[in-house]
Amino acid sequence: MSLTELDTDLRAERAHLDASRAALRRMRERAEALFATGDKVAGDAYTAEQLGRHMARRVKELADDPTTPLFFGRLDFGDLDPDHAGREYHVGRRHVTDDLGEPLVLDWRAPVSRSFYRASARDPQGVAVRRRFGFNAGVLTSFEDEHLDRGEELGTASRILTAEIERPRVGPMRDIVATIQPEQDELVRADLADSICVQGAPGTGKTAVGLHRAAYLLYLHRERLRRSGVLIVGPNRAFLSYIAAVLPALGEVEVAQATVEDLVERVPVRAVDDPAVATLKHDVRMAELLRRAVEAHIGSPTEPIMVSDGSFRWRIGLDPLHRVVAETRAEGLPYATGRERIRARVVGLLQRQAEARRAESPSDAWLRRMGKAKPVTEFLDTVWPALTPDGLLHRLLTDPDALATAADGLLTADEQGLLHGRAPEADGPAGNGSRSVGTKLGRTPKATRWTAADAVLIDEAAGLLERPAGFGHVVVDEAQDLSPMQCRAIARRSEHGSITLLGDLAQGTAPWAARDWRESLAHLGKPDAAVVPLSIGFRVPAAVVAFANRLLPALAVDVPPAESLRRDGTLDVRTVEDLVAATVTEVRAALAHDGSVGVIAADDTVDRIRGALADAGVPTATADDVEAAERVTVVPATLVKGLEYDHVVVVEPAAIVAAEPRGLHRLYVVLTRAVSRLAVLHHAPLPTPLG
Ligand SMILES: Nc1ncnc2c1ncn2[C@@H]1O[C@H](COP(=O)(O)OP(=O)(O)OP(=O)(O)O)[C@@H](O)[C@H]1O
Repeated sequence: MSLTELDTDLRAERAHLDASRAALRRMRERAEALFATGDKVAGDAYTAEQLGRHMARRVKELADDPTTPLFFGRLDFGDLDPDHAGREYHVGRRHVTDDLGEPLVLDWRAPVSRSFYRASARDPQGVAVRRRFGFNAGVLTSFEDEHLDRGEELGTASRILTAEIERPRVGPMRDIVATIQPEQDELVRADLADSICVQGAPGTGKTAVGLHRAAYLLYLHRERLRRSGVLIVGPNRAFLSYIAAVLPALGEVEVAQATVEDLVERVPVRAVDDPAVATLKHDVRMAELLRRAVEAHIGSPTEPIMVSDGSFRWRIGLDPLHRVVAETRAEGLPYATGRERIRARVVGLLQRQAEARRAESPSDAWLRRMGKAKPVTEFLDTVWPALTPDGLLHRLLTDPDALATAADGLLTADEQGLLHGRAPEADGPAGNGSRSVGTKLGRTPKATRWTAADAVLIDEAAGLLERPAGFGHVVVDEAQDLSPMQCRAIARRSEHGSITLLGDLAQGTAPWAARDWRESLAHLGKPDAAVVPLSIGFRVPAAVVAFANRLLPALAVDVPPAESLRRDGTLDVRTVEDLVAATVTEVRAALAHDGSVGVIAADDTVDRIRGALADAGVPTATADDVEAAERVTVVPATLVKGLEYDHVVVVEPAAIVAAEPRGLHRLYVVLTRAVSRLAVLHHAPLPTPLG
């Protein structure tokens, strides 16, 4: 293409962008006008509210961000394509149509857009030319053509892709719609019915894939998923705020985001377990323990029920009562539903007697009265007493006999002791029955100070009593850190839906971290989900990957190593005398470059580093404040999972490793946060695999 042709083409594309922006503005104005008149046209208050909500969402969905391109690619179909012969389509973040309804921009999720991501010289899918656009601050600056019909294909050598990957990062995570890679696209466009597990090394785009899959599924199954909901589960608040802007930028404003702790928050968490106790409470055997504990409450009828009803007296004998309990038990319903089923069956038996005697059907009020009659509730309280989730756990933790019965053959005596706050004998002075850490048991569940692991158990108990409402699709990020009991909490919320599980076994830092995805998937209730690897790294430069990979053999996990797309970037590992002073100097030097700076240190040194930077006149932000004006963030090592910074300064790796049992895994996470430059400052010797 000659320079003038290029220029003409660029001008035409800019004109198309202007026309598309103007059309989007008109679409939004129409939606706003409808929103304003919605309550006048709607027949009743309910319809008005529904319509209002729909329109408000539509207006939000049509928002135009002038700094992000409305389209990023174009597909020119060849003359022989049966469906799109000779047509060209611009591919962008959402559909934009002109006043006649003709498409100006196609949503990236539309079926034809798929070829933008998947067509290749070998399989052009009818596409003659694929064009990618380069943008700078919302202005279209360049384009790049691949004549697939002539066998031309750039793949990862694309200049525009490289620029996008190497772009300095600032603020929250951005979408990757313009540059989704074929192996990622396959996962993004997987069917709603398919649960998948993605194992990928740091920076291979797992989070990006999960979020784009959510957006894709919402596009394809809008009504269904709007009713059931889509949930994103992430490891902590800092992570959730980091990813929070991605889906709204793709026009999806109604996706719930939560940590697992949020999901199971039925009781306030006000105490901390000893790691050994927490590990036991997260063990899958606790599910069976709780199931048995619930079942132990089901009793046998011991006497007939006699109910006085005006001049009548009804009697239900022991035999039918036994049958009622046995039948209900056999149905395997959640416990609370079972209790109501028993009540309904008993009332049914009373009703039959009443009908036989009076030759007419009793009223609903009569049925309700019988359901609440004292002899009926007393019977229920004997054979199927009402339970609360926290009450159930409280009893197990306060009553050694109840625990021993439920734990028979399941937990050892030492383990039962641990749950009661007694360390095993061999542990010396702590084994005197005193409880220095852990659940602070009060006389009642309300007066008890529960731990995070207790909250998971209480949620499990709640799930035995009543089924929670589930989501249509759940995306779980950093899933390697989920305990079996946490997996079950998610399983209860996705029983009738599908899941996307994202993680990296090498980054597992929790004591119960997964070692095999099959096990996690079984706990999640999706044992047959495919485990798919992602292997191309988009974040971490090759030199940094090579350094971090030295840790892999020591991490005892079987994962495919990543191959970095990034040949740029630097690694600087230095012994320093004064860690804090060296950190300040390093941060100052980093600020000479574009992009974000992340200082990562063992949790207990973070305050000191923040203070030193403040004294040196360098303002810093905290990890959960992604919109902060400060370019420097000081992050405790335990909070940095899933985040990334252009320039990362890692302070004293040995201290990060020493801080926790899976410290080497933590260090692997820490070393893989850098987008462009990694500086490792150490005073103590580097941990063995790195030294
Ligand atoms: N196809 C792509 N095009 C451009 N950038 C991409 C692409 N895929 C991923 N990235 C970028 O690479 C970085 C890493 O992606 P992401 O955070 O999703 O990786 P991850 O596998 O979840 O990493 P971690 O295991 O460290 O959490 C992000 O900045 C993301 O935007």
